[in-house]
Amino acid sequence: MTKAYVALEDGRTIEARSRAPGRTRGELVFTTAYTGYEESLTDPSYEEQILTFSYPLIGNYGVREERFESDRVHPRGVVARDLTEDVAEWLTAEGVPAVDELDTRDLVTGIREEGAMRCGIAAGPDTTAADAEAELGACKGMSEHTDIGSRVSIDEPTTYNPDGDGPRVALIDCGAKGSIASSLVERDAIVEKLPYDATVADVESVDPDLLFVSNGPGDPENFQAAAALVEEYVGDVPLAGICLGQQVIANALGGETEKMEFGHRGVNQPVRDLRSNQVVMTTQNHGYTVSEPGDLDVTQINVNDDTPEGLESDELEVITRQYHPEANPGPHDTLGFFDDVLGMTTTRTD
Ligand SMILES: NC(=O)CC[C@H](N)C(=O)O
Repeated sequence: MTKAYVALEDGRTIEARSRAPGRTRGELVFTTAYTGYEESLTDPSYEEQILTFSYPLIGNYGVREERFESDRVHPRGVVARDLTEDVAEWLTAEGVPAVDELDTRDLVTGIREEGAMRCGIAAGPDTTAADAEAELGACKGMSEHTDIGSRVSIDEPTTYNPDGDGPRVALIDCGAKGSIASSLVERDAIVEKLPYDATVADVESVDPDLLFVSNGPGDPENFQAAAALVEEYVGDVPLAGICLGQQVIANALGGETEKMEFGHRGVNQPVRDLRSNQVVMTTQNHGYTVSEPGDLDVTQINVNDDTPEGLESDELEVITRQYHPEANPGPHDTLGFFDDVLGMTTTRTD
């Protein structure tokens, strides 16, 4: 067995088994998702994080590219009780260090008590506990990654479904999961994906019927260009956002965001709609939350901790969700969000 070491901000260094070699560091978080490891590992919102799976066996149905949410693995490291050979090979090929054969229940309990923490990992031949501790020492806090958008966004604008009959959507790519564009295209929208730092001139050039801010990693305060677009277009063009998108839109419209203790990551997070009282199950992955909704109304809340899961304004034509309505991985209860946001636009006639 090749050894690995996991050094934690709480002072512990834990021994584990190396499943993909290398040294790495990041914010240690956990997901309770029991399926969907391919979707989670390719979700750009995990950039700069080390992902622990609380479910003990990860990889039992192989690795298939058609389930990927982007073209690479985004967490900087992976921790599980038992990682299959398929996943170990995939992560090795991707150069993302991974470890297993450690007590993940204890690790997750620690994160629940202490909050998401900095972590360093050293895995593979010739690595030592001191290597993991050196990685931990060099680990930055999440909000210090001020350039995180540049690492997950596209460089050049890309159009999906150019011949569609539906509304034209400017999707600001702050690290968008692939299923967001495909959920819009399935409804025949034309999707103009623009980089995270797109300017008003860039948006003008696609003349959208809807401005959509995607999910993405890190602190929403580090996405000022997207916030500036929201300020510019609010009231003129309908606005939609998912996850980081909700946070950026709230911040731009007089609201505030804050870091949560350990966040919401999983596929069975219950959300209550305050108007219908209906509870739906949702896919989630976030570590920040909207603490003040600004000009928007809170229309949905998390049943576990009452944090805002949906913000809306009929007057300003804004609909946002903190969870992932595109539902990969996870339940399809909330796919109707895409119909609702496209419904805010008038069908293009030109
Ligand atoms: N999935 C996301 O968009 C995550 C949003 C943000 N980075 C957070 O952690 O809260």
